[in-house]
Amino acid sequence: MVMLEVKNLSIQDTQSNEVIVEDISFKLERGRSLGIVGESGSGKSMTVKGMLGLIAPWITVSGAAYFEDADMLRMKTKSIRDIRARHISMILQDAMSAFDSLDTIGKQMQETLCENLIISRTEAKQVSLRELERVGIKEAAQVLKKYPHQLSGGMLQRCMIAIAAAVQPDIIIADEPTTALDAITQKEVIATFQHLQAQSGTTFIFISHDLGVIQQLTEDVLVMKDAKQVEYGRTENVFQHPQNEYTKYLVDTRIKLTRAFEQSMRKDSYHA
Ligand SMILES: Nc1ncnc2c1ncn2[C@@H]1O[C@H](COP(=O)(O)OP(=O)(O)OP(=O)(O)O)[C@@H](O)[C@H]1O
Repeated sequence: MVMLEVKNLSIQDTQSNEVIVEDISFKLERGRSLGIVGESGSGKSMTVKGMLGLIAPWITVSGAAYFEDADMLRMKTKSIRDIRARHISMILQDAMSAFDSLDTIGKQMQETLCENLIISRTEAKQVSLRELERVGIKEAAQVLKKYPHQLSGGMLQRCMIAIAAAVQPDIIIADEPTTALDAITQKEVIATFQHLQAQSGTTFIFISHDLGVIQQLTEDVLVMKDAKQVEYGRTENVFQHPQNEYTKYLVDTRIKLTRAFEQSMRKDSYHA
């Protein structure tokens, strides 16, 4: 069943006349994961923000974005807010700035869950504990008492994933979920997403400039360059047989980087 269908989505800044996104189309079936990949500024984040109405008033969005059968671009403010609160959760790029530094993680999780799930504070605390455990946090009760600056980037990112998953949305969108993390923590966060994918059957959109992340987490991929989609298809096919010059460049660069990394590891082990 198709959960989300975006048709000819275009986004323009009416103040500068800049075309931010041009003619993007994709379909996402329930339980599948889509990757949106491309260089910084290519329009990846704005594609999903435009679809969810998270844009400034001077930005115009045209085309259609159907969630189930309803076009989100033509919804009233209350309905699109309801979609964002219950059906499509977004995990933002920078976990640290997404939390308020003056409140504990527990208080912030409880507030979000009380508001979005319409449950009591006691229930929200139970859900918070359960969800933190579900994303692999063992000392969940301790983590709830901490302030954001007392936790590592990886831990905060997992708290964000836990909040997004707690609402049990139909779709989770994760915008550059591993970019701010070191390599080891990136691996852990990817494993957390893989666990959630296997366990919950949630539909995901992962936005990343990192092909490795997209390869590990998605079945379908949309490649963007300069506001346009240059390639779209099964992740395996796109990366094994890229048709577009830009996708070929991305894949080649990744292969070269991986080889250079492997060589440097071999050198290190030789010297050790
Ligand atoms: N709030 C905004 N208002 C107006 N223009 C914006 C806004 N946010 C981004 N843009 C413009 O839209 C274009 C695409 O930005 P977007 O954030 O979607 O890129 P991206 O591919 O997600 O890259 P990054 O990973 O660096 O965020 C950029 O040229 C930027 O100038």
